[in-house]
Amino acid sequence: MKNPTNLFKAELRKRGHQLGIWNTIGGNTVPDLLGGAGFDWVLVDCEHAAIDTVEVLPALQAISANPKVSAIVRPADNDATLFKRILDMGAQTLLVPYVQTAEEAAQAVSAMRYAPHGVRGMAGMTRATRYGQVDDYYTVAYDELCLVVQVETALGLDNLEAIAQTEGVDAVFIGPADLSASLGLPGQTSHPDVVAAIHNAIDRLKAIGVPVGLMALDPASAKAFIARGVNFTAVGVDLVLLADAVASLRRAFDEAP
Ligand SMILES: O=C(O)C(=O)C[C@H](O)[C@@H](O)CO
Repeated sequence: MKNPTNLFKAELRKRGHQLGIWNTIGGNTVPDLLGGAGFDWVLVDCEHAAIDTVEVLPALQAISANPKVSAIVRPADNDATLFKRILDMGAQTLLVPYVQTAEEAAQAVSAMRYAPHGVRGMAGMTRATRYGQVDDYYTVAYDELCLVVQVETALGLDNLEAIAQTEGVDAVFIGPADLSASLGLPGQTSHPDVVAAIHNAIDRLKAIGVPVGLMALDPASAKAFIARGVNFTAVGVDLVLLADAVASLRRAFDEAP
């Protein structure tokens, strides 16, 4: 069989916009729900969520029940061992946190590629090869892999063009929360200085033709960022949505009957 097409990467190349949602609740039920909710992509977060690498497999299986929805996985770190496990499970797009230099970006690229082009370890009986059925997997695998690096510090912004233009980097994702902390405004993601830094990053990435992604949980801000040219936007986080719904339900019973 043919190696499955990476729809997220194909859409990135067209420079359209893809709407996404963040999965931070482990197991396969929530990824299944999110995959059927009408978003273009669902990100499984192993960096900050209580989701271990081994739990990525059922999450990917659940999301793939909706073939038009792309799964993205954020490993806990820029670590070749984590990459090879997640790629072997069939993830085709990785979002790599906390990339601050072109050298770190090149390290991530290398972990996506088999030797002699990189350091991805080889295994045959994996979901990535559809258990040995994908034709020539080892030679075609990389064509359908997509590497997004996350820039979320002042140093990363200083090195933005060098990171984004590292051969093998497909897109850059700006992390507003860490960026706010790095700029001395922890948690103030809508502070004018943080927004200005994000705008500056978007404009610089557009100027060099590199797709850019962002998390923006307020719909009005998300729409404004999309209008500015962001190519993929995470507009929700499962646990945040659940917490908001729970608080709202509880508040409804504070009111007089
Ligand atoms: O810095 C950021 O912003 C991000 O990396 C996204 C956060 O990690 C996300 O987990 C917030 O829920």
